[in-house]
Amino acid sequence: MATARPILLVVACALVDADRRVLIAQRPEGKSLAGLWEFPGGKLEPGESPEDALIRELEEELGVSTRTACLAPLTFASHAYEGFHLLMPLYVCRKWEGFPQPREHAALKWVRPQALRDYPMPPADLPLIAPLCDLL
Ligand SMILES: Nc1nc2c([nH]c(=O)n2[C@@H]2O[C@H](COP(=O)(O)OP(=O)(O)OP(=O)(O)O)[C@@H](O)[C@H]2O)c(=O)[nH]1
Repeated sequence: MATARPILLVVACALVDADRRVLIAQRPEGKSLAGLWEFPGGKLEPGESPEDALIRELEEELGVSTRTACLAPLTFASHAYEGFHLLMPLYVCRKWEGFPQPREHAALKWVRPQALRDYPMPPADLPLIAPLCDLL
């Protein structure tokens, strides 16, 4: 049977540093899922490719610049929220310019993949942890 929920496409990125730690970002007060730790990213703007949207979001949210060749698709999240069904490709990026700053988040943290479960994340993100642990 068809679902009434519209699909929402959101692109997200795991920045990975030289110590194989992953950058997570805490959603700020006033937003849905406030206080939870997520991967930087966001919705596509009209006409954008997923990679272009992610490059823009990384610049807006963290002040770092990267390019399509540095974005490797890893896995995706598919999760039914109350008003929409989230489809969220997760890319891995190991090469960027700039030092990540929390421009739109409450805080940033570099975390070993095995420690991601210690940080409360949106329910859609939980299945993403195992592929990250396998990769890193
Ligand atoms: N960027 C990002 N979004 C995520 C993750 N996990 C997850 O469920 N989401 C959901 O995907 C949507 C991302 O939207 P967004 O980043 O463009 O905008 P937003 O936070 O202002 O969303 P909002 O309008 O629901 O508050 C939100 O509904 C958010 O809850 C994640 O790891 N990273």
